[in-house]
Amino acid sequence: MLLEDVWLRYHRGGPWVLQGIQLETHPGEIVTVQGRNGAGKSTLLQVVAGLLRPGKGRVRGRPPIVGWVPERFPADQPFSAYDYLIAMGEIRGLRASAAAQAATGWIERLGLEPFRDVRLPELSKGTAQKVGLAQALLVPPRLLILDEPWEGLDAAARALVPAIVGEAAANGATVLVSDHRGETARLPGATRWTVADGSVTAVPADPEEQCVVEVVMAAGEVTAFLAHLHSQGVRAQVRS
Ligand SMILES: Nc1ncnc2c1ncn2[C@@H]1O[C@H](COP(=O)(O)OP(=O)(O)OP(=O)(O)O)[C@@H](O)[C@H]1O
Repeated sequence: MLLEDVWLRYHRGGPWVLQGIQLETHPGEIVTVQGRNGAGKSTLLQVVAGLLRPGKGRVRGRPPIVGWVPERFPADQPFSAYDYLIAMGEIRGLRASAAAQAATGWIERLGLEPFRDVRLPELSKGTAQKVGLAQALLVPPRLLILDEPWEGLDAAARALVPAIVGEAAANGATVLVSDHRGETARLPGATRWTVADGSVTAVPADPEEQCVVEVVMAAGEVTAFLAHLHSQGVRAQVRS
């Protein structure tokens, strides 16, 4: 996907929030979008998602299935969490049975079972955010855009975000994740876009970047697992 000389302002005569943005993304790429409050991260993500039209320039090659997780899930809708997800699945072209299966799968994975039949306006912000996350993933997206996905989530759900992002990218999706709190440090190996003063600076992923991964596993499997890691050139040691 290509952003070609993209300019955006909200009102005629207003300030240009994005000024001549030139960027490229590839299938399987994870991009973190950083910048201070009000820098234009959400604006950029909405342009990439196709929710805002550039005033000048264009976005080319946007993948057909876009999963969009807004910063604030619009929970003022008269559905239960389950019915909403079913309806969203059907809107995306799933048959009723496939929509029910996808909705149930994400409800379980995100720990939403107790809220399955609760109406959206009655959900806490964090729980509503989870429904917002689930709706974007009902049909595997080719472009997944998460605007501050950690906001309001509980610890268990926060820990799931990197796994969800990694799985989408491994399936060939381009994934964009915005962040103003440094949470994207949980996404090693990502391309970094920094938004400031209407411009975006892109820093490609550093293949030599080092990070520490914690793995919990059965004690009996540790020796073989370490041997495998060492054979792959990975430094690994046991800490108990
Ligand atoms: N709907 C809108 N109408 C007018 N101006 C807007 C609108 N949405 C955003 N802006 C302005 O555009 C600029 C960029 O806002 P944006 O929400 O994209 O920043 P952000 O980096 O995502 O900020 P945050 O981290 O607070 O979410 C800000 O000056 C903001 O006030």
